[in-house]
Amino acid sequence: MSKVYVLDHPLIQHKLTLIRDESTGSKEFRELVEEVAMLMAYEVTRDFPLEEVSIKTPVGPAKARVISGRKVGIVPILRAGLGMVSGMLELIPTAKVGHVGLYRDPDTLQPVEYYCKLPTDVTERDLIIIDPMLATGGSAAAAIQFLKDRGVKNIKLVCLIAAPEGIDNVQEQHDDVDIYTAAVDEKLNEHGYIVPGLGDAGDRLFGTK
Ligand SMILES: O=P(O)(O)OC[C@H]1O[C@H](OP(=O)(O)OP(=O)(O)O)[C@H](O)[C@@H]1O
Ligand SMILES: O=c1cc[nH]c(=O)[nH]1
Ligand SMILES: [Mg+2]
Repeated sequence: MSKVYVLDHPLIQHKLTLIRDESTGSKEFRELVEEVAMLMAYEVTRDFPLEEVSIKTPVGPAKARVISGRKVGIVPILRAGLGMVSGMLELIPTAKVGHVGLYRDPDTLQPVEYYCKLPTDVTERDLIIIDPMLATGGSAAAAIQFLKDRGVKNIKLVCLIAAPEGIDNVQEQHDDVDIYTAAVDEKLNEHGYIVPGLGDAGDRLFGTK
């Protein structure tokens, strides 16, 4: 069974509260999502292996550690996942970025695919899928399947807020994918929105609506 990591660092929780607040406008919302994504990147990379190298400090030779040849891909689910890309890249600057376009049909709540562009060496990379909202889990599960169909093996899912229903759905379909989230909320409402959540992440990021 995959693991669910709830990242309860005070900075993440404080910023998430500001993100949730309905009085937070698009500019501040975007900045905060970027900042939280950067803080989450710190936690998501915690299991990256280190290797020892020889360097010279101004004082003399030293054995020191560096991250060991890890190739990473960051895959935002369009649109809202875009808001987390720059924060992730701040801490993992050598990562390549792939894009998967999915929107959730408002009536059926089923994910509809409309775009895909991945790095050519995607199968050699550990992928981090990012999307602020894990609601029914349909979009995330579809994106994971999409990447597995292309031969990707090692995938993590990072979101800001998860509903219990979404976690269960992803774990049922993909029990090899660990989930990192800043919060697990109470439930979904009748429109498939996370309660209390933050509203529509894409609309709040991009000022649509
Ligand atoms: O877990 P699910 O029930 O699939 O819902 C979550 C999805 O819904 C939102 O995207 P949306 O469809 O609103 O597209 P957008 O990012 O373009 O606004 C969100 O960013 C997720 O991708
Ligand atoms: O609460 C939700 C659910 C899906 N998508 C969002 O943007 N917000
Ligand atoms: Mg949306």
